[in-house]
Amino acid sequence: MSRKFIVGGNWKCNPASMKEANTLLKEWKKSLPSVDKSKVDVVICPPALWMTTLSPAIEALGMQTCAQNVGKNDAGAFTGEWTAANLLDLNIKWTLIGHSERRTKYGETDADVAEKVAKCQEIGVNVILCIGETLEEREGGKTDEVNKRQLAAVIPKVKDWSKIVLAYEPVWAIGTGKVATPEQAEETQAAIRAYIKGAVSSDVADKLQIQYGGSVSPDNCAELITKPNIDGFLVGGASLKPTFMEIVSKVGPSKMVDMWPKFEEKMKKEGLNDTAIAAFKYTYGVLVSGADVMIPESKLDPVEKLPEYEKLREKPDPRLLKKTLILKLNGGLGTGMGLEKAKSLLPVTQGFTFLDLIAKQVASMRKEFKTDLKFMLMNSFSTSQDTLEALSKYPDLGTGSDLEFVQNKAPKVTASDMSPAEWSADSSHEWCPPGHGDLYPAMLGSGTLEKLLKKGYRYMFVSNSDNLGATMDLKILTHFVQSGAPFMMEVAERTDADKKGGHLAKDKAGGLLLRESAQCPEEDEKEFQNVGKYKFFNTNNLWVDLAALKREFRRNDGALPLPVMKNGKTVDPRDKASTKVLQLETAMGAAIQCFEGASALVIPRSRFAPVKTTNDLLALRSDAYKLTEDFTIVLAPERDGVPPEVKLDGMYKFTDAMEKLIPNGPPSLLHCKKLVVEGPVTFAKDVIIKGTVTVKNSSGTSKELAAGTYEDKTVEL
Ligand SMILES: O=C(CO)COP(=O)(O)O
Repeated sequence: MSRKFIVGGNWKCNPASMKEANTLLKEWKKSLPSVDKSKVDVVICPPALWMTTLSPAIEALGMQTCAQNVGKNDAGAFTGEWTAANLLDLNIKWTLIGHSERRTKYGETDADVAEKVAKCQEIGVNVILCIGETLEEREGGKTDEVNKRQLAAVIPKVKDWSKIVLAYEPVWAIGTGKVATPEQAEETQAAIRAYIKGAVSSDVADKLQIQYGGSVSPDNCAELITKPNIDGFLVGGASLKPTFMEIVSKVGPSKMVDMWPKFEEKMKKEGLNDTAIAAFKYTYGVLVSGADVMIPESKLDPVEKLPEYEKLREKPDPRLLKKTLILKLNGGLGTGMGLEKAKSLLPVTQGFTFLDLIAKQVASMRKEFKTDLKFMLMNSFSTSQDTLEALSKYPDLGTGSDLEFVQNKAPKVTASDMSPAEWSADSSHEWCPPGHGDLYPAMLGSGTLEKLLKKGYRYMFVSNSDNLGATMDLKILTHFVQSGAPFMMEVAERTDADKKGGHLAKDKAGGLLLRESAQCPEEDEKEFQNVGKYKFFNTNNLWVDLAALKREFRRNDGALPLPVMKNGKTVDPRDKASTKVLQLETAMGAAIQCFEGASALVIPRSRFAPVKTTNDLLALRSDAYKLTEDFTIVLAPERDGVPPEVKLDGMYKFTDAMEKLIPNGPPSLLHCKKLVVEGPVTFAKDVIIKGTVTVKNSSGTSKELAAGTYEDKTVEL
């Protein structure tokens, strides 16, 4: 249900003069000439004496005037009061009722509040009803009880719920600068909505706008507004500043209201399930809220120490294997390496493709552990068919929905207006993969999670299909299970070569999280790349407790709140003149921040041998790596855990071009630190590279690097 946002500015007994109030309104006009009323309602509550004088200027901004209070009486001998009818008579259509300052400083009771609401209902004045608990009540665990009590007094008086807005304002957050966290506000407001659902009706609960109030500012509002049960704000101190308009504009362009129904319809028409829709709704909501996706240095602490693989002391427990699933992510196409099919169909070494090696690894693990280890793949629409065909020669691996589930697809978003992208020339271009963070909703939505849990599977080891170092390791599995962690990430130590990639860190509460380069503000880039400070990176080898995953889904209304990355592209990737779109993605490793008590383990580099480019592929095919008996690819012992760095000329980006570079097989890289190739070159048989070597040919026609040993030099051909 999409509700229109509503922002209130409660000036209280401020500013000191009407002149200042007028100046403030003029400042606002400079930054936002007019609020778009179709997207957001903005109500301003000046001191009562000024309401009528200021009203025209307020309305000229596309806002409405709201009283801060109203009497419970009709006209008569009530010195100092005014009636709901007086408000309407002056064309003031709104009033606050029950603000905590009225309750605590002027002794207003729940019964007074209820009577005032009744009067407004009778006359037809819109009410922003304020509720909320004190610090003492929160600390005593009474938050929900207090809110329910305050609401219960009013509910019988309400006949027309379309004239009621709630403002949840925790008293301890008002004017203190101590804002409720988005999670705290969301949890309480979800409980308020649930209560209304039970006490009134689902329909009323669905439509009721609930504002959050208490130290809202331009800095914290974007994150708060991403929460599904926060429909706007009641702002005090920050509404007395010119920057109040930043709050209005961060909330204002309610694309959720305008556009979401179109996305929902499109996804339903495409046959996507509710979980996929909920996941995309979350990511789209983050996009249009303008929430700050940056993680500045000030919000982080480095992770100093972590358990290390070599020091694990738990006694490996083979019984756990029966409850464990090995899952390989296999949704990627090899387009980046010039392949039009699943990347895992690329021959890696000795004629084996990734998939061959994976199948053989599983067979060898089953033999080693004498158990029928459960294995599955997450495919995408583009890889499913090819993969299943290629794996049909390994029938023991499983078939159909026992072997795979398929990743969802997400609509591309038109960059200019946030609408669903359209491309009638080829509608398949209107969709994109939602990133491997889709693992979780795809597992849930396909029914796989439930099926696995029912069959008694509890633990999952996930890795990318292009990482041939990621095999089932009983020592790690036992450590993970005995630690009781709901989620564990295998991390490796960052070297200089990894400094541009993301890193593990801790938030100020001590929870683990990942920071990717796109999430690092420019001024913190130096610290981001400081591998001595941020020592670990995510290998995407993850361990997940499936029962905890199910719990997390339930706690978050069916969509894990993962950080959202947006990639700017064109709708037809090959046509750079086609419509500009945004593709929204989440990453599976980022889920570490969703699980309380998640942990990480430092693993040796041997468990991390991904092939992302032809540079990696050339290194992997060389003698710097060995294919073990159990079909794992490991670095040769001479390498001391450090892979060689290969940097080929851009002309070797695709595998077929790379084959032409090494017609006689790869050079020996056993003792190579770094190999750079510039220009068209072929390697003769028996070339040995040691240390750092650059091979250059600027002639334009291919030249051969003759057999021999090359050590720490630049060779000009
Ligand atoms: O009381 C409030 C709005 O009604 C909140 O005040 P602050 O935003 O100053 O905390």
